[in-house]
Amino acid sequence: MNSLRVLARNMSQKWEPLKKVGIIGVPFEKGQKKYGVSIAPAAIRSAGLIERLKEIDGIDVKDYGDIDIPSCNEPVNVDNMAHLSLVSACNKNLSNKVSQVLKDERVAVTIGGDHSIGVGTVDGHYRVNEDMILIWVDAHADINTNKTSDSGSVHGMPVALLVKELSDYWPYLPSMDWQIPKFSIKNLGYVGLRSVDEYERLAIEKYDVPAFAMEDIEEHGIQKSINHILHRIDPEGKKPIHVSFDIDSLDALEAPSTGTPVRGGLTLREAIQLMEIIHGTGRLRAIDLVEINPALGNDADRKRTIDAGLCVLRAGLGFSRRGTIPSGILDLPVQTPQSN
Ligand SMILES: NC(=[NH2+])NCCC[C@H](N)C(=O)O
Ligand SMILES: [Mn+2]
Ligand SMILES: [Mn+2]
Repeated sequence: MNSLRVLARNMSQKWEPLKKVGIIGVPFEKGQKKYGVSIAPAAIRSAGLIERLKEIDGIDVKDYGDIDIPSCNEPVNVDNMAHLSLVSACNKNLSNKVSQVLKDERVAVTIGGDHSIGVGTVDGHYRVNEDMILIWVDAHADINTNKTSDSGSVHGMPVALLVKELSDYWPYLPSMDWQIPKFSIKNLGYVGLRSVDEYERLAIEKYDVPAFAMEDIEEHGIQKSINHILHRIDPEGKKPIHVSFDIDSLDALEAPSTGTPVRGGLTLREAIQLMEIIHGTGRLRAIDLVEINPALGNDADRKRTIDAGLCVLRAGLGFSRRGTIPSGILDLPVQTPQSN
C-alpha cells in the first residue's frame, strides 16, 4: 500500500474486528526434518475447523483450500539450508494467496505446515499492509541464518529471512529472488520464548526487539506483556497486526504433538487471553497456526494439540468465553400454556 493510502486510512479508520475470515491450508513440512506437520491442515479441518469457527458470533468463514505444494524442483545448494528451493516455491505461492485473502477484506488464517511458511504469510501481508506489525508467539525465536543455525532447518530461520536489517547477513539465495526483505525488525515482538540460540539472543539485543520470554511473562503476566509489546512497536495503535502462532509456544502438556516441544511454556489460558486482547484491538489481520504435528504422540495427544490450536484461533477471531446472546432475540423464551 502506498504511504498516502496508509495515511488516509490512519486518519479515517476506526478499527473494528474484521468478521470475515479466509482459511488457507499449507501442507508443507520441508522446513524441518520430521514427518507429519504436512498432514496438519487435513487433520485440523476434519477436527471441525470450519464448524468451530462458524460458532463465533457474526462470523463469515471462507475456505480457500490448500495452496499448491511443489513436490520436486531444481535443487539449489546453499550451505546449511535444507530444501531451500522447495521452501521458496511453497512460500511464493503462499505469499500470493495471503495477499489475495487480505485484498478480499478477510482475516488471513493460515494453517501450516512448519514455521518456514511464516516467510510467505508475512511477505503476503506486507505487500498489502506495509505498516503491519508482527507478533511471533513461539518457544523459539526463529531468527537464525544459515551461518548461525545448528540444525540447518529453515523453520528456525523465517524471521531472519524476512527482516531487512538482517539481509546483509545472508549469502545470495538462489530461488528466493521473489522475496525482498522489506519488513523492519522494529515492527516485531516476541511472546513465549524459552529456547533461544546464542546468535538469536545477540540479534534480539542488537536490535532491541521487545521479547517476552517465559520469565518476563511470569513477572508481568500475559496482559501487561502483550500490551507493552503493542505499545512499544505501535504507540498510537494504528497498525494492522499479524500473529504468527507456533503451537510449541504452549507448554508441552497443552500441545504435545509438535516437532520441537519445550516444557515450561504458556498455558492455554494465557494463549487464549493473549489472542482475546489482540482481537480486542480490532486490528488483527492475519494469524498463522503452525507446527502442529498429528503424527507425533498418541490419539489423546493429537486431539489435545489440535483442540488447543482451535481454541487459539477462536479467541483471536472473537469467540467470547462469556458467551453471546442469540442474535435478534431480546428476552428469555416464555412458556406457552400446554393444551392438555
Ligand atoms: N519453528 C520452530 N519450531 N523452530 C525451532 C527452531 C529450533 C532451533 N532454534 C533451530 O534453529 O533449528
Ligand atoms: Mn517457530
Ligand atoms: Mn517453535
